[in-house]
Amino acid sequence: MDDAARGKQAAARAAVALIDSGMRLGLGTGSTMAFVLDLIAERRARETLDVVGVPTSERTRDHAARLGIPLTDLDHVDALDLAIDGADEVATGTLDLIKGLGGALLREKIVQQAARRFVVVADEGKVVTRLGSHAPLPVEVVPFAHAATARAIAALGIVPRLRMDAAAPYRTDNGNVIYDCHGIDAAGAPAALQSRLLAIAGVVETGLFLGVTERAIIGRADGGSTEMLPG
Ligand SMILES: O=C(CO)[C@H](O)[C@H](O)COP(=O)(O)O
Repeated sequence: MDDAARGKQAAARAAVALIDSGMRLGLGTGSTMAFVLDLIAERRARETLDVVGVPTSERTRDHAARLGIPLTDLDHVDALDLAIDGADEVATGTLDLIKGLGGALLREKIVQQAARRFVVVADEGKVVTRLGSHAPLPVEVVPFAHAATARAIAALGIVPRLRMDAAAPYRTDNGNVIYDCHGIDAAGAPAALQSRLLAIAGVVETGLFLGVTERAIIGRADGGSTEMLPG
């Protein structure tokens, strides 16, 4: 296991300790969340941990189902007690996020919005002082006329690149495409960029998660973790 993976596992361990029996959980997507799922299953094998999860992707649904974690969806529960998810960038101070390099940003945001508490798990390499420093911003776009939508995105002064899967455009679980947008660190305040992107008709959602993180658990390669609170 490399340093980043050890950090992810450490963050996952601390997050899973926040789970109480009876909780309805949002289950994010990605390699850090894979550790969370494994550790939930480990706890369920050792103790009574009566939880039900809403997965944010088909990938997470498959993994959780293989582990025997009970699952439901937001048509069957009205609110979630706690959602746990990874991130591609975590901004110090605000704990604003870029998410979606794993392609699940739309369902992740729907699940986050249904949750009373939203906790982020990440390794140290994800912490930045300015969003967009390392990662592009994924923007989910409807397939119809997506090149025209990309031109409207580019007019905001950022550089959208269509995400590919071999020779074809990558498709999300919702059948949409993703434009990974570069240069957002120079495009002004994230909240203003979010509003301008969402005002474009073909844009479904962006990977900006602003002002929603209760805490970020940052795992270190030495197996420990640090909790960051907003402010
Ligand atoms: O937003 C995501 C998926 O859409 C993931 O949470 C994000 O990409 C982090 O993934 P990982 O834990 O593999 O670094």
